[in-house]
Amino acid sequence: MNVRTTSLTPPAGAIAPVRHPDAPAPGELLGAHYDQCFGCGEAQPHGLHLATRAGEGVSVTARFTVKAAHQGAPGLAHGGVLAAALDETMGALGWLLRVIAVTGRLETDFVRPVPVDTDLYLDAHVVAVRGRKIYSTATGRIGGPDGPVAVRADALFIEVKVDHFIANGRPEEINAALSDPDQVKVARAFEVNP
Ligand SMILES: CCCCC/C=C\C/C=C\C/C=C\C/C=C\CCCC(=O)SCCNC(=O)CCNC(=O)[C@H](O)C(C)(C)COP(=O)(O)OP(=O)(O)OC[C@H]1O[C@@H](n2cnc3c(N)ncnc32)[C@H](O)[C@@H]1OP(=O)(O)O
Repeated sequence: MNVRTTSLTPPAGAIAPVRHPDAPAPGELLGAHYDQCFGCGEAQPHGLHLATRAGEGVSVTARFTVKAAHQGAPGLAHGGVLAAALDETMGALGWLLRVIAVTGRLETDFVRPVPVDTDLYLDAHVVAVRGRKIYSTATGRIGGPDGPVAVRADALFIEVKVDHFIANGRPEEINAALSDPDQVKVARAFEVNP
């Protein structure tokens, strides 16, 4: 029987997140964690090309423009694409904790339809941390950073080491990443003890 809790409410004993002293300064543009990433990779032709900035505390903001290639219904963004944008935004919080983490669970509320050509203004912050578990939340607004909420999500990220990718990724891409000094530098920026 699976006794794992699926709650995204931080459990007793969870603590407030701590911004790493070497975290990028508030307002600083965070680069891609991997140039082929569907969410943030500059070299990914099919990607969302999310541009994310460090915020105060353990928070980030991001901007994503919905393109025709992101449609689900005519003229409207696909829900899975919006969930990916929220997921990616929360994934970027690892830059501020200097922790590599992957999504374990993601819950999304779709509040308003999002038309093609819309700029989605995203923000995310870590709510609490317990051991390797990072509880985060994100919001996507339309019309401006203070516009109405169109989507929001809560997620549980689980801290992993670089070995997680080396053990599970397709060798072709892993070998290319390991021999790319820029990629190795990015992995180090995420880990306190690489
Ligand atoms: C040279 C190569 C370098 C490459 C790397 C370079 C840079 C990397 C930098 C950043 C990149 C990082 C991520 C990408 C960032 C953004 C993209 C957006 C994020 C994503 O899109 S990322 C993709 C989707 N994501 C996955 O691909 C995960 C698949 N999955 C697994 O790989 C395992 O499943 C894992 C690792 C999650 C856990 O496995 P595990 O064996 O390590 O740990 P375990 O199972 O023991 O869980 C420990 C505690 O978490 C609880 N827990 C776990 N899962 C839960 C769930 N679903 N719901 C509720 N609780 C859960 C347990 O209940 C336990 O809780 P407790 O400690 O209280 O018992």
